[in-house]
Amino acid sequence: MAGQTNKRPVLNLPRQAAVRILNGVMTEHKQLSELTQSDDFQALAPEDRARSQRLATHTLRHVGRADRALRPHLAKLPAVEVLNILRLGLVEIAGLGAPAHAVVNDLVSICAASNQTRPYKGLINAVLRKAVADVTGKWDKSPVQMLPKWLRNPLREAYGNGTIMAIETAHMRGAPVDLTVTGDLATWASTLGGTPLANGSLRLGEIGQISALEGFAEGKWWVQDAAAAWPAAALAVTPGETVLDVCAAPGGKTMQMAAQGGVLTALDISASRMERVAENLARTQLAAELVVANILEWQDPRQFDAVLLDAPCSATGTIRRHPDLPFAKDGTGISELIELQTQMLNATVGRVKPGGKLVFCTCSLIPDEGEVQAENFLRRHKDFTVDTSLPQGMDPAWRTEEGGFRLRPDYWSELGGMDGFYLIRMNRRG
Ligand SMILES: C[S@@+](CC[C@H](N)C(=O)[O-])C[C@H]1O[C@@H](n2cnc3c(N)ncnc32)[C@H](O)[C@@H]1O
Repeated sequence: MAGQTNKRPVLNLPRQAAVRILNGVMTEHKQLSELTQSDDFQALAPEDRARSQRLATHTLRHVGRADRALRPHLAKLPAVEVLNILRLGLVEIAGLGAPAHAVVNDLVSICAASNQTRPYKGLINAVLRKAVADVTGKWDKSPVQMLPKWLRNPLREAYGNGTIMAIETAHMRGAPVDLTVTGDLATWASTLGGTPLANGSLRLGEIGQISALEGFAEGKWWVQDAAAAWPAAALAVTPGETVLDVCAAPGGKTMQMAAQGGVLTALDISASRMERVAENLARTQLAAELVVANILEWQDPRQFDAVLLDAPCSATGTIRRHPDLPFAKDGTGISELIELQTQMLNATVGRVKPGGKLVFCTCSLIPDEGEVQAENFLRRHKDFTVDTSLPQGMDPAWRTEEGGFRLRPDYWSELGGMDGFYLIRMNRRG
């Protein structure tokens, strides 16, 4: 109508998208990596996407704290979509120091924009203001967020209470960016301003856009957590050795072993993920034969000097980077993964030449996907023995009973931690 102004408020797009991500994780049990591929999310400007992802990630790391602060102000728990708006607001204001007035007003508008949450806009306003007043100055002293029972119970049994709390603290802190560099570590440390780590990785401090950093376009380094860089280092490939990388995509370990001079065959079941390996190899100007196949059915008769099996697993070692995982998953499917890992080990064993070497690893914290799997393998395959050498920078205290290494997120805490991983190197008798 002429003269009428549109009074609808302009919503903060990153905040609105962050609320949608939280809803997708908590109600549809989708992972952040999937939700951020949606058309809606991809339509945002790159800086809005980055901001939204940061907000959602930070909220997921602090849901426990937020819920503790909100509970006294809620007579009964509202629908999760409403709760997520409250959680995000509290984390942004109390945890990230955003101005309360602007955030509350905007979240009230976001609440009003959906039919489902519209009736609760008054509640958002009132509860957020009270909860923020309660936690101001006390947020960092609030207890750390606990893992959900499906994961906490088996981990507590494996590691004990104190360790679980240390792991949970590490999860809340998030993860720095680590690089694997192909040239001189000290030179890259001064060029990019990072800290060289004992295993040869480079840890970066504050970074903007990764792809804008010096050396990215030329493929001089790639992003890889320090813990994830140890399995290939443990395989200790020497120039000219033939190497089979089973479960290779997206190719972090393939690149490492190709850079060491190995003659690489990279195998993965997923054609689309294998495209990422090809892109990564092209950028880093490294070479590997790429095979898209199921290792359980691969008919190729070749044997290799060195074989690495980085088997699919619960990925519970990567929660620092993927705080959505404890909410998106519920523990179902882990026994199937354990069975698949056993089958993969059995399918891989014959690929190792007599006198050759094998590394098995998973990015899991659950011993059934690591220590137990390796122990059973060594019992089944008497022609394999544990390699007793210590990979560069590895702490001997991390050696496990059966001869592998248990890496945990609470290790190197003064440096910013590491992902959880299990790895073992074994040698086949000649
Ligand atoms: C943990 S990821 C591998 C990460 C990779 N090694 C790296 O360092 O970048 C596990 C991979 O196993 C692959 N995979 C799952 N089942 C497989 C199978 N039966 N045969 C071959 N690859 C499989 C998945 O497609 C996935 O890419």
